[in-house]
Parts: sequence; C-alpha cells; structure tokens
Amino acid sequence: MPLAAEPVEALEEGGNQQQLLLATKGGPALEGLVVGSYCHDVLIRGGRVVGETLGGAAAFVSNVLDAASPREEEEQEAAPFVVVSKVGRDFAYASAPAPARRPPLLCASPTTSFHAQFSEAAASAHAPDRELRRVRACDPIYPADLPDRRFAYGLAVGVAGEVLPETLERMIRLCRAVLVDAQALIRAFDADGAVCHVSLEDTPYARLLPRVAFLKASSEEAPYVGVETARRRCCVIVTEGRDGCRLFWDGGEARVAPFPAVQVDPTGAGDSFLAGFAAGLLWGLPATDAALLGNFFGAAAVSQVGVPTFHPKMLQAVKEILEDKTTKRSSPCINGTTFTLERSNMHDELHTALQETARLMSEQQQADPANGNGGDICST
Ligand SMILES: Nc1ncnc2c1ncn2[C@@H]1O[C@H](COP(=O)(O)OP(=O)(O)OP(=O)(O)O)[C@@H](O)[C@H]1O
Ligand SMILES: O[C@H]1[C@H](O)[C@@H](O)[C@H](O)[C@@H](O)[C@H]1O
Repeated sequence: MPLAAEPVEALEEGGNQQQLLLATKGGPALEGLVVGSYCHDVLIRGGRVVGETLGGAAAFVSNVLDAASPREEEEQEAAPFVVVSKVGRDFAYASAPAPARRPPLLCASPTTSFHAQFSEAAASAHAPDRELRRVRACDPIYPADLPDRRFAYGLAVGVAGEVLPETLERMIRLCRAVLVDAQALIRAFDADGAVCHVSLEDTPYARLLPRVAFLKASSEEAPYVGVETARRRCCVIVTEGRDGCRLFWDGGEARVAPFPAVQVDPTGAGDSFLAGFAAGLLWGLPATDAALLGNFFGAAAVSQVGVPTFHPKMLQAVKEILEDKTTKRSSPCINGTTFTLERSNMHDELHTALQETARLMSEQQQADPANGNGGDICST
C-alpha cells in the first residue's frame, strides 16, 4: 500500500523550507505527530457522577505510545512524538502525565468537556455502551497550529470536531503515513450537545481518504464510514469491543482475536487500540499483527477508569515479546515505502505470548484491591 505523505519539496507553504529539511535531517527518525485535544470526562450512571477524569483521545494515545513505542535504552523518559492539543484556562489535568509531558495550547475558550451517561444494563459487545454529550467545546486546531516539519507518522484523533479538514490535509502533507480515528471525522452534535454521526461520504474529509494510510472506526461508527467504499481508498480497521477487530483493505480482510479483560470503564478503548496499533507498526509488524498490539492495549484500557496506568512488569514483558518476535526494528514499515497488511506466520505465536501477559495482568488487577478502580462504571 503506498504511503500518504508528499515529498519534502512540496512543503513550501507556511514555513521555511530550509528549516524543514534541517529538522528532518537532525530530528528523531521516527518522530510522530498526534493531533486532537485533551478534554474533561464526567462519567455518570443512574443520574449520579461516578467519575471525573482526564479524557480526549490524545491523552489515551500518548499514554500508549509512551508505553509501547520501540525506543533505545537512553530514551526511557518519553517516546519521540509531538501532541498538538487545545484546552482552556479551566483545564484541570495540566499535571497529569500526558499533558505535563506534552502541554496543550491554551485558548480563551473553555476546555472541551463530555458527559458520558452509562446505561444501567450491562453493555452488549456491539451496542453503544454510553451516551456522550459534549457540554463545552474548545477552539478547533488549525493548520497553522501544527509544527513546520516532517514526521514519520501522524495520528488524527479529534473528539469534538477539532481536527478541521484543512488540518488533516496539512497533517497528510507533513507525515509519511497518517492514521485516522473516524470519530475525528464523522461526529456531529445536536442542539443539546449529544454526539451523533454523519456519513463520511458527505464530509469534506472523504476526498482525503486515498491519502490516509489507516482509518479506524468502532462498530457503531462503521456504517457511517461505509467500509466497502472506504476500503478501496485505505485500510479500514473496525474495532468490535470484546470481540477484537477486523481489517478491511482492497482485496483482503482479516479478523484479529481479542485479549481477556475485566471491563470497568470502556472509555478510551478505541484510542488505546489505535496507539497500540501504531506502536506495532513502529516495531515493524505487518498491519494484521500490529492489530494484536492494538487489541492488547484496548483490553488494558477497559480494565481501568480513565487513562490507564500500566504496570512496569507488564510493559517489560510486552517489550521482550516484541523484541523476540520482530526482526525489522531498524527498518519499520511505517518509515518504509509500503505497508504489509497480511498476517505474518508468527501471528498466532505473538497472540499467545501477549495473551499470557494479559491474563497475568488481569488476574493481578482483580486480586489487588489497591489498584484504584472504584468498580465497574459501565454496568450495574
Ligand atoms: N471488554 C473488552 N475486552 C477485551 N478487549 C476489549 C474490550 N473492550 C474493548 N476492547 C479492545 O479495545 C478495542 C476498542 O474497543 P471498542 O471497539 O469498544 O472501541 P470504541 O467503541 O472506539 O471505544 P471508545 O469510544 O470507548 O474509546 C477493541 O477492538 C478490543 O481490542
Ligand atoms: O475521553 C474520551 C475518549 O477520548 C473517547 O474516545 C471519546 O469518544 C470521548 O469523546 C472522550 O471524551
């Protein structure tokens, strides 16, 4: 599959080309660009507030990229990626790890806030698990807000329409490969702020799809994406909650098995999936194998309320598995000229190894009363 980015020579607009070239030469080889705003999440069940957390796909994505990207020993602190995010002066989580590491741009408008109303009944695998209402919206992210330099990859992960079509277009120009969460493209809000969806084909984003590498949608969003049309333009990944995910491309498809999890809060599962998937590509995995890492971090996300904390032992185990199973770290697919989509012959081995880690972590989490989880948010 060809990559999306334009040659460096095409990057004249809005910046100094010489500077761009220097930054590309001197900068980290696999620097990423994450675009989408942090937000406030208020979790409500039965009319009662049961949690208030940092939200926004950018927060969940940063968390997983920092945890799972391949890195040299000396780069322990933070993985090489930039976050472009906007918040207001009311932002309550400036000292949380993700915003502290990569501070958002400050605006006069308030921080985007969502109320997530969980149903009283346990959610089924594909039914919407919560009703989302946007109660405040921060400014959009404009093309001029993005840094003037090239990136190996970009993640467009808006939650409230903040990634404008022209901003996505600019990302495509700056990044070799762009991965997009459909929620950044097809969300609309009714007069009351309730999240609804529009058909992707009816949006200005549709014409950009052939220049996007991967488009991720939840099974609720998939009908609005139009998988059969979209798969002819880019690789589409549909996440299916506890059932794992499926990949669709022009001429092929694959189902990728899930990992065990005790779900306490589904928020951020899709975001964590996308970042795990991107990390898998950075490790040099073909897309169908990288989706295993997506499923792994999606499962880890639902096991905790809000942005999850990963146990260092779990991360060490995952890193050892990836080091053992991947051979191409020096030339990851995301920085090459094409993507391999089909599963490799070690797909099942990788699943088994990660499953063992997921099972151990899940058991530890259930046994540990001090893991900070206040019980299951999403069901009674
Ligand atoms: N209960 C679960 N058990 C195991 N894995 C899960 C579970 N829920 C989600 N996942 C993992 O996370 C991925 C994303 O979940 P899901 O399809 O629910 O995304 P989403 O609806 O976009 O989530 P959100 O909007 O809450 O971020 C799934 O493909 C799966 O790998
Ligand atoms: O924090 C959450 C999370 O990022 C979800 O993926 C998104 O759907 C919600 O709108 C947001 O509030």
